[in-house]
Amino acid sequence: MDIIFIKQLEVISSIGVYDWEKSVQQKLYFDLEMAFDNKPAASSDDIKLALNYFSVSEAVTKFAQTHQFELIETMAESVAALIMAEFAVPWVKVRLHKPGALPKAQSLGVQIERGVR
Ligand SMILES: Nc1nc2c(c(=O)[nH]1)N=C([C@H](O)[C@@H](O)CO)CN2
Repeated sequence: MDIIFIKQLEVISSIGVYDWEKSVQQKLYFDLEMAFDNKPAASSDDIKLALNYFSVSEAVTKFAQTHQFELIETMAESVAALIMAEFAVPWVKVRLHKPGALPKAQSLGVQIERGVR
């Protein structure tokens, strides 16, 4: 399988465990890796046969902007499920950064892999 990746997709979302976080918007960054067979798209030069990274980024952005979770684990899991269901992706790696969460750390986050590569 080939890989389509999207790095550092910035999304503003309402996410967090603490009360003060429920009424603010915080920055998240998604790194996404998606298994996909690129050969049909490459041999035909046809976007309809490709995993359209623009459509994926739009779907992830819209989802994260319109859903509120406490844990970044829940957001990562939900985004992985969304990508696999909507884009026929058999395997996905989601690395989710919440850069503002720890003032003394540059960033932190979770990384999950779902599906079969
Ligand atoms: N494993 C996790 N730990 C923590 C999370 C989380 O989502 N997963 N979230 C918080 C708070 O929301 C924090 O980000 C506020 O700065 C704490 N620990």
